[in-house]
Amino acid sequence: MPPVVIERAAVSYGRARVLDGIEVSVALGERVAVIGPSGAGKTTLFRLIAGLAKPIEGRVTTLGQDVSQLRGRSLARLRREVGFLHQQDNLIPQLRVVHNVLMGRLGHWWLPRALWSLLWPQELGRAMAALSRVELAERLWSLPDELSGGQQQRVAVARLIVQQPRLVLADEPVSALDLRLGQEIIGLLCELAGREGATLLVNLHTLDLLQGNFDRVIALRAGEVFWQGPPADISQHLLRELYGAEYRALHLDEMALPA
Ligand SMILES: Nc1ncnc2c1ncn2[C@@H]1O[C@H](COP(=O)(O)OP(=O)(O)OP(=O)(O)O)[C@@H](O)[C@H]1O
Repeated sequence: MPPVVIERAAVSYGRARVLDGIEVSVALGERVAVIGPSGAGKTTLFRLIAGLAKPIEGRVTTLGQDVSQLRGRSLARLRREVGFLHQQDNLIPQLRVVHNVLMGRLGHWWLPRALWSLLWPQELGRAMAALSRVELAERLWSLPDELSGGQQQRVAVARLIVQQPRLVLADEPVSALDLRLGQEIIGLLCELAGREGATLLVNLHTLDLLQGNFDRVIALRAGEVFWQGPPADISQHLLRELYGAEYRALHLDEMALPA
């Protein structure tokens, strides 16, 4: 079964319907970017897939589990198998890099081991290997505040590496970074997904990062799937229709795309 199957799902906050009639299926190992104007429902879609928002209509199946039915143990299992990356505040400021990385192991450990690890880091070799992959091995004992924004995101990717999730949901992971650092983080996420066979969904505002990184793009507008297809099929016409008033403000007309 595909890791994410959404069948005619709707979500509302109070009386406002923010997602409606969503039909999406994501294949194992697929790398998908979700795009669309502000307020289109991209973050809500991620919350739906993670079981943090419940559908009022339709069905959402994540890693084989109906998210509406998740309770207790099944919810804990899903949390362990889904890795999250946010725009910022991914790290706990009081904890050194090594402990932040090892937070990714918490779902795999019993509580005593997790507590002991705060004094005497468990599976240090695993943390070191993950930090080496993001080229931060020498920052094992730094505090998050001592790192740049891009380095902090790389530590958060190292935490995902040790977590070994089957599904990664990255919600605007590079919105606070410049294009070069953004490409670095997206490249690391794609590499992580490729190596571990994980499925990757990224909510992306920086459309320059679509080409070469993603298999498919899902475009949301006003709570509905407006378009989906490979990055190579995106045209200026599509972006103008999708983003409406935001099209010029986001300088999308400057992107080198077919008309
Ligand atoms: N907790 C909430 N309570 C009420 N309305 C909400 C809540 N969260 C989001 N919304 C509304 O739902 C709609 C979709 O929001 P969402 O954050 O999913 O959009 P988005 O596409 O991720 O936007 P952005 O790109 O600006 O982050 C918006 O109109 C938003 O105002």
